[in-house]
Amino acid sequence: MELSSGEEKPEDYLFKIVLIGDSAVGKSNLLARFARNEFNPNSKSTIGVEFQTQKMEIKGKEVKAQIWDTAGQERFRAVTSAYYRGAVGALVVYDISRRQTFDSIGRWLNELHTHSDMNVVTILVGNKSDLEDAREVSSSEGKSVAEAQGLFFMETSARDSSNVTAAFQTVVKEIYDILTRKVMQSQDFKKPEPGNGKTVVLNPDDKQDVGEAPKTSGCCSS
Ligand SMILES: Nc1nc2c(ncn2[C@@H]2O[C@H](COP(=O)(O)OP(=O)(O)OP(=O)(O)O)[C@@H](O)[C@H]2O)c(=O)[nH]1
Repeated sequence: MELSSGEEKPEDYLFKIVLIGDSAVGKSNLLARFARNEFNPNSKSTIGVEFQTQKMEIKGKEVKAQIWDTAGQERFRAVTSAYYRGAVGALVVYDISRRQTFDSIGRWLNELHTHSDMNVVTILVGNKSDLEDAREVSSSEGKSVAEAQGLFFMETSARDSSNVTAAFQTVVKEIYDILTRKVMQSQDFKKPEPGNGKTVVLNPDDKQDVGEAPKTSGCCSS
């Protein structure tokens, strides 16, 4: 694939990112807060799969995050392999006020790594940080599990918006950095020819390596 100024937009990337974690940890509300700046205090369990596409600007380039959400509870979930297919990022969410949701993290990471690339960019998210009085998992516990597993870490609140955008941005920025590093490494610069100085030859497989998702948006059911 040859790219030169004005031909194609190499900055127009779409990254599939999955939300995982036990039921009622706040996955759907994190997505609603991030994509629509909404919060639903009475939200019901997700049935099947939902996804939203959100444009973001990373280092001056337009990047689209396609964020997938499914139920934490087995019986409401979508087909697991399809949910993870092509994912390049993941938010593994627990609820800081319910320790059992923190204890499930290992299981969610196993599932993620069984169904997607080991290199999927992952952030551990301790949600409901507004419930400080009911806290059952300390920040330092969250941080040390994340460090041990090589994950990013952040505590968020979908209710008061704290760190929600930052958590998604951390993942998208890291994916973008990996992608651009890979492209730079595999760049094969043509010998400068008169009038051809700006042309760069890219390996067409590079974008697929990091798992481009289909360029669609909307909602689907299981
Ligand atoms: N206090 C507080 N409540 C939250 C927060 N995020 C979500 N909730 C509440 O937690 C409950 C579950 O939220 P959901 O977003 O539906 O959780 P989920 O992880 O998508 O649940 P499943 O679809 O069953 O997997 C709802 O009552 C939300 O209002 C938060 O940051 N703080």
